[in-house]
Amino acid sequence: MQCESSQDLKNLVDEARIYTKEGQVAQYIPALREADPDKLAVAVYYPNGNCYAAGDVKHKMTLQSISKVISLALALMDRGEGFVFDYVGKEPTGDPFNSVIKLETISPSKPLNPMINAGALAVTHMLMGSSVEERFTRLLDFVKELTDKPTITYNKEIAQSEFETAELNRALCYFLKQHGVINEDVEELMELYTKQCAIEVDSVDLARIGCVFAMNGVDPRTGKQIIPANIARICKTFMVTCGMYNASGEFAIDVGIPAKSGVSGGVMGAVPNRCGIGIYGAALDDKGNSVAGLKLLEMMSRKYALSMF
Ligand SMILES: NC(=O)CC[C@H](N)C(=O)O
Repeated sequence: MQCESSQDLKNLVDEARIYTKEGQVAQYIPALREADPDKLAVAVYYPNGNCYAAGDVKHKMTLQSISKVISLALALMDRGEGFVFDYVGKEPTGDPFNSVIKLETISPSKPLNPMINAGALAVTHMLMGSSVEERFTRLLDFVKELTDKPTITYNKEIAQSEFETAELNRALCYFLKQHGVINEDVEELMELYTKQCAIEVDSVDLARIGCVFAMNGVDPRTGKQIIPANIARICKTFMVTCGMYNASGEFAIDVGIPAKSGVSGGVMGAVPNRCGIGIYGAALDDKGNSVAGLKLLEMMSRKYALSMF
């Protein structure tokens, strides 16, 4: 069975909405504290262009950690698999997304995977272009292509707010620089990374990006191969093993689809060869995942038999 109406999704949103009360909006980026914890939205995007959505669908969110999948795809397209994985590993950590600990305890010091902040910073460092502006424009153009929406932009206030307060990410950068994983100016990398995290989308946009990954890199409207199939496959694999931070194992059992969350409360799902899913629910659990979003995905997985396993 598959979702065939927005009403179907609305029933699930109504049922999941009570769980927004169990979480808290992200506190450590000042501008994210303003988010409304009661909002909840879901969209499902099919490869034939059909899209169903319910809840606060027009509500915008910043990509935050969801951008890590997109920057990884672009870095792999820019640099190739061999280069990227010389600097970033392929293993889950079991630690929170912003943890420093493994950089110190593992030798040679190399971030364990591209979905934790240390790995994502190393990946953003690899994006090609002669300036921060050019590199960011390339990334933004890529998101515009994935969403098929030329008006996509970033939220300046949220980017600035994170840039001014991201001392832990700066610490990760200096660690990476000391160990030769990155070799650029830390402030420049932080500017690029915080703008990347602040790219703004709604749940339909997220579902469309998820759909491109689900369909092995092919654009649902034009049929164009936007991402090489092998790179889409690598990204989806990371989404399964590390996409929900240190809750990825539990999520694989309870939901069973490649997905990536962000501290804005977004979750992007890519159900292989079926559809993309976009969720927004700003109230987070203690690991930084959308509480009601996870419940909603669990319900959808059961109802539509989404689990890959
Ligand atoms: N988990 C997240 O969404 C983290 C993204 C956030 N911009 C950070 O680097 O801290």
